[in-house]
Amino acid sequence: MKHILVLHTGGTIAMSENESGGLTPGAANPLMAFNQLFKGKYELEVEELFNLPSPHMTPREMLQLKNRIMTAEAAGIDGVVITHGTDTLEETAYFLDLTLPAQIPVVITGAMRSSDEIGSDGLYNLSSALKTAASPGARGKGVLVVMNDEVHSARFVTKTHTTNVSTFRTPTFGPLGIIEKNGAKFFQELTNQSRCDIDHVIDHIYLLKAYAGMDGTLFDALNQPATNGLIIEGTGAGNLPPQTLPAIQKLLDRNIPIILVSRCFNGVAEPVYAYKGGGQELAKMGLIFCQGLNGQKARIKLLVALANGKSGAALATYMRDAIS
Ligand SMILES: NC(=O)C[C@H](N)C(=O)O
Repeated sequence: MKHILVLHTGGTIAMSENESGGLTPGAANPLMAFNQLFKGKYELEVEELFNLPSPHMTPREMLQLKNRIMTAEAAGIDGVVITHGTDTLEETAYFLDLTLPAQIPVVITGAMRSSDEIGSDGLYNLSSALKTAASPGARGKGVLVVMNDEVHSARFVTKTHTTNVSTFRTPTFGPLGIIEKNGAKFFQELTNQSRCDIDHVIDHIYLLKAYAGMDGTLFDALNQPATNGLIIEGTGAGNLPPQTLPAIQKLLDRNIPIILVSRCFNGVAEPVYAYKGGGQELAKMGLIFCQGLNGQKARIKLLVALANGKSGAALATYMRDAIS
């Protein structure tokens, strides 16, 4: 029987409705009442690491999770399941995917409906995540996100709907597999990604989204001694309104790494256009194009790169290379 560590961290999966109909975390995680359901299928070790709504998660808690998983793997656990709020689930999943050297399956799940709501998806998703963590095919695939009968890689999965249970999707590339009655079935594989170990996290890495008519105001506001890095979600293939360029140049002059991704839901950013503010000029200025990641994931990757001590050409190569 597989020995699986379940780490609860909070989110809607651990919440119930209060008297006025609002969703809140309670003193006890409602999933704890169902541990005996899995008796005879898996040997479970269950811990409530946090009980946080996921907008309260920070890279510090992500690092704590990573350290707990590494200790568990060293102690011989077969797989790990994490329950998490869905709002920032993709960030925690990608943080762990980048930093964990683990070969054991690490599977993250959550719920869109609280434990006491009609059609609650929490217990079902937990059961699917356990099936996946116990599947031999899940080994060595990096961190996996399991929700609504699909298995996604942490690298590209994103929350796409505010309420629908099929909210987690992998734009451009699609899911890695599906949940069947008896386990997870994989039908495609991502190219390998090197792991990058860190023992601390970095603050003051910002994320801005470009829009028609954007000027330098927000970039000027980030021109501060504490700023460590910036991600910009550019338009289309990776372009910016020309009025932003002087303020961006001031940040580059201070050696602040600036990473460019696309604000488009599908596709990758690449320096195609040669007009003012077009991708070719941005690349020449020194903005680093990051392929395939959305803004919030590129931010996690920059944080990991800087915490690992990367700078200059090594940082640029690491940030550019999201796919291989
Ligand atoms: N479905 C959820 O879990 C959403 C909730 N706001 C959270 O992320 O904690």
